[in-house]
Amino acid sequence: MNPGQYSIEFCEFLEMGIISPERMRSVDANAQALGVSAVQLMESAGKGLADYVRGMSPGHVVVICGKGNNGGDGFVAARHLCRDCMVTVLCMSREIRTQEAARNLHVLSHCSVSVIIADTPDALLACRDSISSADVIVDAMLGTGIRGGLREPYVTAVRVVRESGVPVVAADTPTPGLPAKVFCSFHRSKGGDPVVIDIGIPDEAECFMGPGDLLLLPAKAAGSHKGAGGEVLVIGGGPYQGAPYLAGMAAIRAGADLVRVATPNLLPCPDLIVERTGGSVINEEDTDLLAGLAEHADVTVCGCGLGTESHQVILEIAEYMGRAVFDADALRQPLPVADNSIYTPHAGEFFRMTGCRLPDDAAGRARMVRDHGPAGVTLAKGLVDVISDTARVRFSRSGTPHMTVGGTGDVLSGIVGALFCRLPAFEAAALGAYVNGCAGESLADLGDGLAATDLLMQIPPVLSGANSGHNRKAYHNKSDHNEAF
Ligand SMILES: NC(=O)C1=CN([C@@H]2O[C@H](COP(=O)(O)OP(=O)(O)OC[C@H]3O[C@@H](n4cnc5c(N)ncnc54)[C@H](O)[C@@H]3O)[C@@H](O)[C@H]2O)[C@@H](O)CC1
Ligand SMILES: [K+]
Repeated sequence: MNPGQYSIEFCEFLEMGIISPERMRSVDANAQALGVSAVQLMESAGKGLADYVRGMSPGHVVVICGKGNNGGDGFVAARHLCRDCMVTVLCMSREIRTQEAARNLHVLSHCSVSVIIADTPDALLACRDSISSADVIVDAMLGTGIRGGLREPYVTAVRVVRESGVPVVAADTPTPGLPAKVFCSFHRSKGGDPVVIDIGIPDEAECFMGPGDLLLLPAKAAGSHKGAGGEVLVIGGGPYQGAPYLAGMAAIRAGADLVRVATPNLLPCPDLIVERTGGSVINEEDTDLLAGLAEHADVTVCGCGLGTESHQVILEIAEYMGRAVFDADALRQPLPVADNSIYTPHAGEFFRMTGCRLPDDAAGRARMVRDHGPAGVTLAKGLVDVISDTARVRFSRSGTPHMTVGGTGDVLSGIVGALFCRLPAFEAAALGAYVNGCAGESLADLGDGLAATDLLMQIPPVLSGANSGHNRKAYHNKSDHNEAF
């Protein structure tokens, strides 16, 4: 493998343009999981900021630092700038929230930087002269961690800076109310027309799913009513009786509150609500029952264990589905379409769905899935899973070769179904692929003896972040089970 080639291939899958604070947090965390520490990121951010400010040839710079990592960037910038000009740091809290920022504040006590604690409105008002005497003010008060309306002492700081008329350079994002002359956005634009500073986040932290992507999953709030995790309907079974059980239980383990399984089979499982259909396969007589259930569910997972005889029924009831995950036997022409569809084919099913053969290399597969996949979201399963909504592409390389055992695809569709209750389609599919793979990796000791049912109990710890890829060998070493990349 040619490492240069590898990264060039990624460029086309990077999402350019504005990045949301939530996505930025995920990407930061993925970079850290890949081994780029928070201190390294902060150093690059602060150094880039200082380089920009130095270009303005100031005699005196005032850096106003908040108590989070945005303030940390400001402390780093102050250290780099104090070689060239006079630097005053106004520190807006006695309690610095992160170790990285605290460490960078501590270093300043050894540097020729004057650090003033200005953690109250009065203390800030007392700094008015110092602020007005600056040639440049660096706003390192608040970045992507801002929540709600501005509180004191930030409100006073904004007023004092505005009154000074001194040009402001914002670190990452401007504090609301401050007319920043320039935004120095780290990694990507967060809005406006910024100077973008590269802080060394690897492309892989964005293109590949990682533990940071778990941060996107909204928590089921404490005391939330039954149903906050969503209601999933699984339609499947007939020829393959275990498949809907696996999908249903995976949905439960991935956080769904209620899972109904509509199946012709007897499923003696107290965790699932089983709606037994008549006959030995799902057939035309079940249409009304299934349409009613699909209309009522938050997400329908459809296709596992269905066999080839039920497709017409699936096509008819798809129009009653809001959000749906189509898997296995539902993946055939004509393709069922719900309001909001996720398709989870392996290479053979993708061919059956689209008539297109997926190439072996992941980049080629990604192009194929993006450009020739159906409307909606496709999760193409393979050594490296490819997820696309026909515009964006994400890769997931979690998993082990032992997961080729039967039933792991049913578990995946159940996980995706549960996540789809709480996330948009693209994010649910990508996170589902990642979580399923991590569950398998946590069972590496089982080797060739892995069974799909073993995955079920591994889903909760993966979702809670306890077992989601930090220091996992496969995450760091893509060639482990993916020579094709
Ligand atoms: N996480 C990372 O890996 C990196 C983060 N970086 C910087 O870190 C920033 C994000 O850091 P944080 O997540 O620590 O958050 P921030 O530093 O943006 O601010 C969070 C702090 O501000 C306070 N706060 C939030 N909303 C407020 C409001 N409305 N009024 C008054 N106070 C409020 C909170 O108490 C919290 O402690 C980014 O914008 C970027 O500048 C960079 O250092 C690069 C790496
Ligand atoms: K800022």
